[in-house]
Amino acid sequence: MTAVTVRVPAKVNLQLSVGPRRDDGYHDLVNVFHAVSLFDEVTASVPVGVPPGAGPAVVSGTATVTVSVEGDSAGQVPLDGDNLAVRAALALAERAGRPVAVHLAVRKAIPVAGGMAGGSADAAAALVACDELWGLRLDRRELLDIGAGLGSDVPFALFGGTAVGTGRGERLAPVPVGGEFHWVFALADGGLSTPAVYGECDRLRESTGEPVAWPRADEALMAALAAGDAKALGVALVNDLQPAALMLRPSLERTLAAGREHGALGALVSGSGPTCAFLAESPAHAADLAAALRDADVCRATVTAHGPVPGAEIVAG
Ligand SMILES: C[C@@](CO)(OP(=O)(O)O)[C@H](O)COP(=O)(O)OP(=O)(O)OC[C@H]1O[C@@H](n2ccc(N)nc2=O)[C@H](O)[C@@H]1O
Ligand SMILES: Nc1ncnc2c1ncn2[C@@H]1O[C@H](COP(=O)(O)OP(=O)(O)O)[C@@H](O)[C@H]1O
Repeated sequence: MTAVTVRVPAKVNLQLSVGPRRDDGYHDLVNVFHAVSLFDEVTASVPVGVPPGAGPAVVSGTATVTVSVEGDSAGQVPLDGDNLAVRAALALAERAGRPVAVHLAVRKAIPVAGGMAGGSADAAAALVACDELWGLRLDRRELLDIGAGLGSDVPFALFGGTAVGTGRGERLAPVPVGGEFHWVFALADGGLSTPAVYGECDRLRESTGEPVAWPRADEALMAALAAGDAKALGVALVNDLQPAALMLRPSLERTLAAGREHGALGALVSGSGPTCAFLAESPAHAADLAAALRDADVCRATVTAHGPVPGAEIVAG
């Protein structure tokens, strides 16, 4: 085999409850992840010459990795050792026990720095693709462990579906879901830095002086998911990072308000933002809502999607 292609979904956080800041700088979370049908694709291949569009070769030990990126906001994605897909391939190469060389071709549809975990998705896809290309056949548990070392959101991109993440968000348990949900995502110009949004959340909390509660899974949200009840889910959606994201990007207030005015069942910032997520009643309602958001001129672009969908999976090779 000379090439393997993996498709990997974006996520939206249905509940993002943020506990106190830990000594290591992270926050303990209850993070209810939901994988949606907005996908990046990563093809891992044995390089022949210099692949078109590739960044500089990143060499570590006996592994050599290059990456190229095309698609939505590709210019904002690093092409060196900072690329999360490259870091994933290098981490996996340590398990190969022989010299390996790989080119990663990333096709992005997930907005960059958008709060939809696109970088984490590409890392997960690179793990699955290189595992297959190099014939390692690590079990899922090992891939999840390597993923957790790369970033808090990487294990979920492997896991997919709907799941609750505790700890940093990396310890996952599946959540039962009784139906399909329809979403509109309003994409923003530019991104927001995840550490900056957590930092702003800490600052806002310190300014109130109130103790920060230990995060707990929301029972109404879990019941809504189990029943496949979109109306109840819309009411239960919650994101503790939203006030911080709105402080850093006040224009998102208008985006959220426009979605609510046009009948969204629920509206919230996706993770650390700035993408805004709107829950719709049906695919037709999602299409109408997306058109209304574009007419209101409150976002760069809209995408409709459904969830839950599976995590990173091989589509060719
Ligand atoms: C906020 C969330 C919600 O799912 O994702 P995004 O919306 O950015 O995609 C995640 O918590 C982001 O996860 P991820 O982007 O993987 O973060 P990491 O690389 O592990 O950490 C980046 C930085 O975010 C902060 N961080 C992350 C996770 C966590 N539980 N507490 C934190 O305080 C820390 O400042 C850390 O240095
Ligand atoms: N493969 C990748 N795709 C997107 N961003 C990447 C990737 N690798 C590294 N990054 C860096 O990670 C940052 C966060 O990107 P991303 O994961 O898309 O956002 P978020 O953390 O908001 O979900 C980007 O600003 C970019 O510099």
